[in-house]
Amino acid sequence: MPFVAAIDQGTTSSRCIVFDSDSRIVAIDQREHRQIFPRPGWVEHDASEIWERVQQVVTGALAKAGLRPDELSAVGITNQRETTVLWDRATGRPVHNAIVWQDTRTDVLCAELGRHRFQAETGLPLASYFSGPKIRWLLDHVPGLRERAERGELMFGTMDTWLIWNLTGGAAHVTDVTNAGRTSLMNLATLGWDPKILAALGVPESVLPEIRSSAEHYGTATGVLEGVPIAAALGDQHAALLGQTCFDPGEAKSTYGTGAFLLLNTGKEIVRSSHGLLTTLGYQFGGEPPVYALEGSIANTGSLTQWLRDKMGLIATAAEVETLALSVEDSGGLYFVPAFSGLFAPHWSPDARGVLVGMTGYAGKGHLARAVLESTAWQTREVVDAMLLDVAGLSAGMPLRSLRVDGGMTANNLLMQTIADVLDVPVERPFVAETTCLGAAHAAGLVTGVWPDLDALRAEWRRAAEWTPRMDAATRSRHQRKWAKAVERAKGWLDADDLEEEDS
Ligand SMILES: Nc1ncnc2c1ncn2[C@@H]1O[C@H](COP(=O)(O)OP(=O)(O)O)[C@@H](O)[C@H]1O
Ligand SMILES: O=P(O)(O)OC[C@H](O)CO
Repeated sequence: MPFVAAIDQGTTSSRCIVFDSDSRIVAIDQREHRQIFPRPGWVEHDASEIWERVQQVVTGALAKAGLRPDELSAVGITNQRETTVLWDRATGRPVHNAIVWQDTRTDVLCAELGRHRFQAETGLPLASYFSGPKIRWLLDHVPGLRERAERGELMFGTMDTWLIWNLTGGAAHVTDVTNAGRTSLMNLATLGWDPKILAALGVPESVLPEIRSSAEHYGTATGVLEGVPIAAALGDQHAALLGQTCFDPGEAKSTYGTGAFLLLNTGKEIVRSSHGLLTTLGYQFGGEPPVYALEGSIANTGSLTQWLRDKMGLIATAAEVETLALSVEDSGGLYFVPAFSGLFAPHWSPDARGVLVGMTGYAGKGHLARAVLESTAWQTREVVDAMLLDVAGLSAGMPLRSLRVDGGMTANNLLMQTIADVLDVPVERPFVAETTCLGAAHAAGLVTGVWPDLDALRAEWRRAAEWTPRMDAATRSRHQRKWAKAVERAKGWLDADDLEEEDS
């Protein structure tokens, strides 16, 4: 029986899953890496540590599966997107910590360049979230880097590129369209680096990888995966779209990990959002035309559970957030807007910061836990509302008769019920909740012939759990009004001098 491995290099951890040809999980191994917070608003990772963890989880998963690398048909890579690594071409060593997607240090730069300047080309507002401004920051602020880049000594990559380069022993410097589309440097229509944007941002083309499709042969692995074809690369949200088998226009999924990301397949059409969503690549298989998507990105969801655990000390494990929230009946009038990295979709307010409102002496830690979980549901609602407005009248049609969900937070029943209540549609979780890895494995397995076509994959999607709405309309609109008021209180918190301090 052929096996396929997927490596998911996420924001908080890396995992490797081995699937069999019936898409069943044979083995899984996972390891966390450090979150480095050098200043308020800054978030970094050590790319060498991540490469170590990836090798460990690959070795771990193969050992648990009792398989040798030569028994794998292929490996697919999926990854946290936008996080930016620069490394030395000769030594292969990173020249700085990776700047993580949540990091806000480039806000001032983006405002100076103009937030909507390249939106027509890239489908994205210019925001600190994306890789291009992060590259520019590194070249401007780390002594000697710009000169080294101009001399062709440096390489840039998001995590897909960094891993493929390391897995191939430095043979392949490539990325795929879904990852390249998140740099703010790629033109959505041509699928190539846009020279005008490179010039405006001051990014030399010599540092950039070659842009390829999401499913093709990029190279053969050495080391821990000796001899295995690397046959897929996708940003994690795009892989989850595949793993949830959202192959048709109008199909949507939402993934709840560190952040939450709702993607709607819009088919071959590039749909421009007028309501604060991103236009992004869904995926591209080999030489076929690309499939596009609309995305609602929410910066902080699961990260809040970690914050309650690691910074506030209110819980000892992630699962305990649900127990704590269930110790009370409701949030006691509390609303928590987690604008830790400003607010992403649909607001794109870099000057917002987190607020907790509605405090009285009655409020306790159970109420806080509940308000924190509810913030994920309300942020989802905002994104869904924006999406409905964007697609009204389009062939993609009405996106939401139900919402397919996945990611670490879907273990939380209270949260899933709250999302169903707040959206007023059923929420469905598939049998294989590891849809990100599944999507990457499927894309790789399509290339090497483990699965014949998309219909074979679609037939394998099975619902494991469903939550149906239970909240009455009046209660929902009362909470929605309060949530909207709370969001307004989070916006505009930072002043110009605060932003400049973060940038320097
Ligand atoms: N039961 C739970 N309730 C709420 N949050 C959870 C729960 N279990 C895990 N999480 C959160 O989900 C995230 C992990 O999900 P995962 O999909 O692995 O994320 P990522 O791919 O972003 O690293 C962490 O931020 C963790 O705090
Ligand atoms: O690692 P995740 O699952 O939090 O996903 C991160 C996103 O890709 C950021 O855009």
